[in-house]
Amino acid sequence: MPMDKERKGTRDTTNQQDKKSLREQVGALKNLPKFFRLIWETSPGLTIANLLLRLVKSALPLAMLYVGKLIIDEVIHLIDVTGERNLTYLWTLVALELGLAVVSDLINRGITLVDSLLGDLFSNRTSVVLIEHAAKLDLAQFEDATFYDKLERARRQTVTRVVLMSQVLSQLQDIVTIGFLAVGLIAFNPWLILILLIAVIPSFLGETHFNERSYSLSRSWTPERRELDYLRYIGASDETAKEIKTFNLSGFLAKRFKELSDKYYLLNKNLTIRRAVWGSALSALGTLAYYGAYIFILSATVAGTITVGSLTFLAGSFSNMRGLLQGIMTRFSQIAESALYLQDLFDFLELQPQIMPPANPLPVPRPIQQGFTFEGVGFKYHNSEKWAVRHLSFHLRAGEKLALVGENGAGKTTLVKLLARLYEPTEGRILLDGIDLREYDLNDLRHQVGIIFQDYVRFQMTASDNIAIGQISNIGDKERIQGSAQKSLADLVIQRLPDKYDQVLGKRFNKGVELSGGEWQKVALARAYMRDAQLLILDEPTSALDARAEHEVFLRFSELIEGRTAVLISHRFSTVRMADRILFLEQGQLKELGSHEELLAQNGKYAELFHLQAKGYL
Ligand SMILES: Nc1ncnc2c1ncn2[C@@H]1O[C@H](COP(=O)(O)OP(=O)(O)OP(=O)(O)O)[C@@H](O)[C@H]1O
Repeated sequence: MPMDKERKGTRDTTNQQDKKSLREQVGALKNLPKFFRLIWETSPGLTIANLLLRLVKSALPLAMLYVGKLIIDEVIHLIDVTGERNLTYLWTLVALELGLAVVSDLINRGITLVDSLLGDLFSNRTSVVLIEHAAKLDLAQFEDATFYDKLERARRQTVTRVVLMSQVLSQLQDIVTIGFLAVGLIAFNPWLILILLIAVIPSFLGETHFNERSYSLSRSWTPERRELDYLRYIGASDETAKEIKTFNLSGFLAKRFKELSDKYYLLNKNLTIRRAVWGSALSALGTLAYYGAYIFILSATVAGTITVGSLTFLAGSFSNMRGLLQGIMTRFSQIAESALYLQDLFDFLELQPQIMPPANPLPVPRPIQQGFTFEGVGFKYHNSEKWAVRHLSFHLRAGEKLALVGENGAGKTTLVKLLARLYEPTEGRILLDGIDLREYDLNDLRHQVGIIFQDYVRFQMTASDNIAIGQISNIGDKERIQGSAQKSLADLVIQRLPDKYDQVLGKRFNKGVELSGGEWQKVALARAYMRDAQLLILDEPTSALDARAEHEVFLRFSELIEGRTAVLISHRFSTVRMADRILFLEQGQLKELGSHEELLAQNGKYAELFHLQAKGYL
């Protein structure tokens, strides 16, 4: 099956990359300072509170063990006392131990609270950073599958990396606790520490190995995971439900999902089982070492070298330290693994757009004097060898209404995307008033060019928001929004909705009302009127409108944008002929250019298609 081959191919290459990057994985720990900077920027106050609480907490186990030792020694001392016993010291110690236990409990709760508050804020903040960064990138980057993989991995980080924060902080806390406990153990016998390390290290190495394997697996499966997410989405979504039902696709989708997810499950299962088996064997070693040390301490107590209180203190310290060390080692490899994933987030954040504003950007002329000139413009999509458009040379005069005509795939949408500088020409250049488009301020240019695409987005928001999207800074300007809706005929549609302009559109949310295709189009068209753009581009904006509505929309459009430049893409010749000039594209090349009458007189391709449509054949 070609698709399977392709999928396998992708995974093999990714696997090789993963093996190559083993050293990178250790190096990934260098991401932690950057990560902590992000946390710090999220909330300095909560970060400090978190660190302080953890610092206090790390001293508590030693203090509690030590007070415990004093209590036992005092009890043994009191047993030996004959005559009247003074219990004040004992009760003071018990009260102290109780106080420490209460404080420890409170601090634990405090840490959990601060962790979860900070975690929520962090996750919100990284989501915002991600949205903002994605907005800076080029359209072409979004059309690239490897970019999507990066984005998908980065997106996962915003939620899951919250755990990393508590892990690293707990790690620091445990290291300090161990430091405290180690002082006690070393004072008794430094060899105990060595036994401890020998017991824990094999388990640590095991963990590291398996973490690296599971990271490689999960990374190499990113494309498949994306496919799984996609299948899950199309299998159960409001947008696809009707086709899934009529074509009876659920079985097909479920089978495809199951096949792919089963493969991943099996690979993952093998790894998980091996990890569990090795993990148990290696931690049994730790238990052995613990009992070895325990016997050593017991013998010293029996021999009278240390008191019974010291016995409990040391045994407690040892057992605590073993738990902590094991925790630290396991967590260390988890942290290293998380830091690897973090690399994906930072990689994504480091992606730079290729379309950059120049060092000294020019403002777009107001008004545009001469218009736009294409000089031998050609464009290839990055993932394609084929020229989508080529050898385009023409002048779009200021104030002119130009219609683009051509068969499907002729390059009309590509041409307007180049005009709006969503893509950079692969060859040739586009001039605005005689100066290369690249010299202009990108934001200003985007501001002065309003495009309504054929695949415009149906935002599941209120009617008012859906229109304001054309000029989001005017979201509060009700008059402007309603004025735009009147111009595009959307007002009539909106007036019939229960909540009028506050009506949520679409079915995704409660109380949302779905519109028909043509009604949606009128709403989207209103976005064009929200802007004071000097160049308006409408890419098949009326394909879903009925004939009368389309005619009216265009008559209005010509009147309402009088004096501004416009480019219209349409397959309906009744609309096209209203333009000042018509540019006929064929397979990415300019074939004919002139007014409707001129092109008819030429009796070329345009004339042929026009007559066909007039006869009702197209
Ligand atoms: N994102 C893309 N990546 C790769 N190739 C693309 C992409 N978008 C379009 N193409 C290719 O570029 C060519 C021109 O496409 P374009 O969308 O500009 O045509 P169009 O004239 O607008 O077509 P239609 O009338 O169907 O909307 C087509 O051959 C298409 O396959």
